[in-house]
Amino acid sequence: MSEKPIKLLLVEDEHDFRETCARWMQRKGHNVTAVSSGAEALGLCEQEVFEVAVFDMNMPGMSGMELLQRVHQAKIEMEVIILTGQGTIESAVSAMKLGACDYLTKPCALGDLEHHCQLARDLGRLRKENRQLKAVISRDRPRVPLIGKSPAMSEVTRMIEKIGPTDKPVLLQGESGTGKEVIARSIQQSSRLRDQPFVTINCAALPEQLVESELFGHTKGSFTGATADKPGLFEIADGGTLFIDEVGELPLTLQPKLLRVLEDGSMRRIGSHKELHVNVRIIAATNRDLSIEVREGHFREDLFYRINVLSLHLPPLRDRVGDVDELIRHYLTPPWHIDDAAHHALVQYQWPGNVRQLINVLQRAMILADSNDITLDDLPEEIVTGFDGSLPSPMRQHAPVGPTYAAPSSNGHAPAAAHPVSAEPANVKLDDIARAHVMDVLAQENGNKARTARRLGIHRRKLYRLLERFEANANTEANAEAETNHSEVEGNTHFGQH
Ligand SMILES: Nc1ncnc2c1ncn2[C@@H]1O[C@H](COP(=O)(O)OP(=O)(O)OP(=O)(O)O)[C@@H](O)[C@H]1O
Repeated sequence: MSEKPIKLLLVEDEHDFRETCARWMQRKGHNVTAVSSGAEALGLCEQEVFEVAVFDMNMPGMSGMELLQRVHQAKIEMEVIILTGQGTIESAVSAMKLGACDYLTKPCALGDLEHHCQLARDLGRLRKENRQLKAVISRDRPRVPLIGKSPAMSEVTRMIEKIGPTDKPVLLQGESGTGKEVIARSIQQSSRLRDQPFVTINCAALPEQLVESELFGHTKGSFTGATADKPGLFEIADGGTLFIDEVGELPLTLQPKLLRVLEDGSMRRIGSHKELHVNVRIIAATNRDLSIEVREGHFREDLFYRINVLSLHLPPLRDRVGDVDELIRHYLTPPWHIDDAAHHALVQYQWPGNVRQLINVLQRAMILADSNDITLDDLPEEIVTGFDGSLPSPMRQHAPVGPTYAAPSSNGHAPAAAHPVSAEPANVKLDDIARAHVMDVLAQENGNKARTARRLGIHRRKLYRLLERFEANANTEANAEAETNHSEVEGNTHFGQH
């Protein structure tokens, strides 16, 4: 059990008992506030956060049970222990139904009271952790391995190892699609907060008021549509990491609030006077030059210095020698092949949309390819147009010979040899994404194949071929699954007979 002091609220009308309990718990090192009525307790709960509260059941005015109800209605988060001189099973059951976590009868030994308060505090922490995990799981994306061994990316990896363990705020700068979120997750993974929540928000994707309520939370009725109290992402990320994407888009009016949390961890929900304290590591990202934003008055200078304690600049993909090749190998796994000409066109391209654009181009090519071989025909025009047709010399020597020879493509580019890609397993099956995308557009077009083909930018014949391929693959998978089930059933029967 943890030995940390408990932030405790004691509500007891009997003066002597209240004072004895409070003194005893304080001597044990706990942080105790003792009051004599439910009304006082409710007022305090509006201002302060308590981990555990002990309510006497029988008090003049508001009883302990009524106070429990009011606390519950106001959605005040704390663990409540009910204390009574006339303990009956019925009252214990009603107290638990109203949300009390424990029930003690008077007289009770002070040591017991402390023990029960500690259990309640631990339970509260577990509940909070559970809420945080749920929030994180629902927002979490599958972890993406960091691909790229170019000198530029090796330097980034070296910096992640240095920056990760410090717990200091980090500012990630780089063009869109360079992998700022992937890097933020890698930093979190290399920090001591790796098992704590990783929560993300994209400031550019939300209107101003929503950004504020997402980040700081709100109380019921604080604005139209605020139908219940809601914790903000800072509370959800408490003890962990908050990734603020597109921080340059954070409205000027909200910037002082962010600065305050960064300075001393204090914040308030919208519509609340209650001061909360959080301990959150901030990783912010931007594709703007924030120093220019500061000069132009769009971003506060003091906030810029606060979030820019450690900064990391992510190089664009065109400056990462060898990374395009490695990304292709990672995302295109057998049975997929890419021929040398298409491969080289991808390597030569400048990638204004960086890694995100490359992944999209590969996904598109897999939809368009007639077979499992990707050729120049399957690449977008801007990539093919810019390609000078030259192959690196080893490829030029080998392209026209042997069983991998492919006829010159219809657009007159260099002959292409099938270029087997690495057998390294990828986490993402691009063919599944392609199938899902085509089926999605088909459903949106109510099964109309002509319109679907037009929206996909492919010929109708091509769409028919794709659908046939998906169906054939699905049948193969279904057969394989049926076989597995069949043998499992057989296995079970066999097992049952013994
Ligand atoms: N080094 C990398 N290895 C593997 N995948 C990567 C890498 N960098 C980026 N990606 C992938 O590229 C896509 C874009 O990455 P991410 O969202 O992290 O970029 P970003 O810089 O945050 O973009 P934006 O500024 O538009 O928010 C994602 O699908 C991500 O998984």
